[in-house]
Amino acid sequence: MIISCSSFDISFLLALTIILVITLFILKQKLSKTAVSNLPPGPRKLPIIGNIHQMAGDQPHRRLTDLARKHGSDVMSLQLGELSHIVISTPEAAKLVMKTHDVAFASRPYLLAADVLYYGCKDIAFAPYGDHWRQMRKLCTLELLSARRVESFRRIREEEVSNLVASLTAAAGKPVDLGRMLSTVTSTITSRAAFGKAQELNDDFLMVVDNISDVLAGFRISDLYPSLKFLPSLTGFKSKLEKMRKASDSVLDRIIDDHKARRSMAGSKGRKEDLVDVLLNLQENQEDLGVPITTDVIKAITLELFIAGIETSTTTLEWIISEIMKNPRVLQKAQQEVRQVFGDEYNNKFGEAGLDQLKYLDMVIAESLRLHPPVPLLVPRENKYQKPPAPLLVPRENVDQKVKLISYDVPINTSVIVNVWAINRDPRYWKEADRFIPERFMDCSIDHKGTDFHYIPFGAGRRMCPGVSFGMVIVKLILANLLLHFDWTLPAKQKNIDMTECFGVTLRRQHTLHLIPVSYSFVDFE
Ligand code: HEM
Repeated sequence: MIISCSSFDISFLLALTIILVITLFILKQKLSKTAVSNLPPGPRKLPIIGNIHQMAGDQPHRRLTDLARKHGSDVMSLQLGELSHIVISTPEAAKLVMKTHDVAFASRPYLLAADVLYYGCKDIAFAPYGDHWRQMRKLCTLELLSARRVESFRRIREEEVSNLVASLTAAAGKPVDLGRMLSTVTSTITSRAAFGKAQELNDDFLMVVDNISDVLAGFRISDLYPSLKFLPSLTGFKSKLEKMRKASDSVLDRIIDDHKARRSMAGSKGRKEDLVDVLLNLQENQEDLGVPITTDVIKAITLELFIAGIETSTTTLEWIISEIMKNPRVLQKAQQEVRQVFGDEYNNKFGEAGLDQLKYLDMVIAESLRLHPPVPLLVPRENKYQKPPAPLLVPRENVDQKVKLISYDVPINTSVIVNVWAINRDPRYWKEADRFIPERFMDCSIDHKGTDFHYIPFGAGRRMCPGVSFGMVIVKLILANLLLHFDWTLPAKQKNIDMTECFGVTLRRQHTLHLIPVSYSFVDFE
């Protein structure tokens, strides 16, 4: 075989090799730097916990918790690539970041993936603190995820949960992949609420969405070395992102076109609105809005709410079921409550009426969220003083103000990671902190509003999760139905439930959750 190679090919290959060698050399130099050199002058230096190599474990939330407890530190410094971070590990320090200095830490660090996939960060979660974020967050609270809107999706939830019960009934007596079934039901509910019953939401689109959540889950090497601007192109990451955006974009365009066509048809009035409709309404009547709602904004927001709702709710459900399977006393008590409340209303068995009466179930959910917060290291917040601030974002008198946490000066160019996992298990606030004891929430005022800083599974402050009510009603309705209609056993060869965690988009179970549903007969229940 003859291989022909032109002089152009050779010089191209040579150039590529030289660029690669230089890149590797620069990276090596940067990686070998410790965090020490970047520490700011200040009254007290932050305890340094290391650099990117030390974070590279698969359980960073546990590793960071161990380090904080070992050094007795509520605030630690961490160098990831070129970026300085601080890690917050106690409720007191979290309160300072998310309440006392909430405005200062209200932005998010730049993430290339969010920039490309969300049309220049036109979403909510990755939008920098500013006019766009403020307006969209307000619309999210008042329009998209308000109590009234969440209630308007009730029929969707009840229908889909009833389908889940039917599938489980058909499979009763045999092991089922419950994790996969939960993921399907939460994604169907969320997609119907966001996009309506769209034909385009096929498996290909769901795979793109999966990949999108993956790349949004954390920093890539190129995010950690922003000065090496050529890295995303050189590693092929940018073109990968662009391909993903093209794929999601064409589906979202078709969904929006379909909605517009349907809205212009006679008789469309009275049709139940989904989130795309709500955003199109706002777009049509946006005279009062400061920042225009473009089609890109509609696509970014609906895609984000779709993605945000699925992983978090599925993960929450998987952990609750794992914990109650490990604690038969809790399982029995929760089941008894659900059957007492819903047993009489057999005809309304899939409905949400009655959910409010399930007080013990609330405690079970709260306790599981304490031990297994789906987002254990809060989406990093950015010290907004790190760049020359735009005058609009910063109250003038604060421009030169440094942020002081406890007795540490937090330097400019610092991102803050809040270790929710450590905080929710702080032994100073929680007796037998690692044990699953739902009763600890009995007669206690702690809620999911982020007001008690030793319990923050949904975050707190300005950037707190706006999807709490939507997520919680999905979780509670599904859980109540699983307990109402079925008893649950482990597959024959399985002795117990493995609780190993897997750190990814959310903190999920490492192993799939296989269980056997046994249909429950209401006639026998007294
Ligand atoms: C059990 C379910 C859920 C949990 C545990 C959860 C948790 C969280 C957490 C911890 C944050 C970061 C808060 C912070 O930085 O202080 C967050 C942000 C967010 N969540 Fe959720 N979430 C859940 C469900 C949902 C749902 C159902 C939606 C929407 C459909 C949603 C939409 C969002 C959005 C848009 C943000 C970004 C807020 C911002 O940056 O202003 N979440 N969530």
